[in-house]
Amino acid sequence: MTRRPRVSGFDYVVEGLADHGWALCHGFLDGAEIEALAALSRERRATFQHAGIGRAAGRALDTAIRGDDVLWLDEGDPDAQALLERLADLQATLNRSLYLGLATLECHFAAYPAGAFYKRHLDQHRGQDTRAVTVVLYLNRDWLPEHGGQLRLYTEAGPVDVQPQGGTLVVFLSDRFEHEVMPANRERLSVSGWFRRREAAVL
Ligand SMILES: O=C(O)CCC(=O)C(=O)O
Ligand SMILES: [Fe+2]
Repeated sequence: MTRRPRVSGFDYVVEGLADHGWALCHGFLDGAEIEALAALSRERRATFQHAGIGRAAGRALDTAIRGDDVLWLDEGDPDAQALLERLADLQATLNRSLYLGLATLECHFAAYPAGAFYKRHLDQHRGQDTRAVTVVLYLNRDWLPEHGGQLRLYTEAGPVDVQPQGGTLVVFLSDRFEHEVMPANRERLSVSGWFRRREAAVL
């Protein structure tokens, strides 16, 4: 039996991705770091834009599919360095352990007002983009099941509900799992990110 090389802190993520394509990491950042990110998200909340699903879709249609507001993060953002460094560690680990060839990261804050949801979807439009791995980090402290807002991941073994509890990171292969965000009865804060492979060369 061959053993995978030991990886720092992300063993479960590597194993989960290798074995079934998705994984959870509790305590991806420590409590103080999560609080600081939640505070940053709230501080910038007024500059979030309603998330669109495509250029042709009007706002009413958008809201019937997804109701979150987003703010893209700049990789040089000095206030998000703890997050970005930890994600860079994860990227390096996945490349080293699973040869995923992840080249870039794009990520945004998301805020789902009470009642908002995101209908079942796939993050990668098959064959059309290079999103390889989705990551979502939750920022609400003290999230309870009765608040709703679960991420429902449609796995081969059936749906799995992830509680959007502050500090939890969910990681999954972008082209493999449809998923949806269930409505919550309180504001739900997160950071969503996508690791991309390099664009395929145009032949
Ligand atoms: O916030 C989540 O749990 C998932 C968000 C999502 O599916 C997305 O932004 O594509
Ligand atoms: Fe998604």
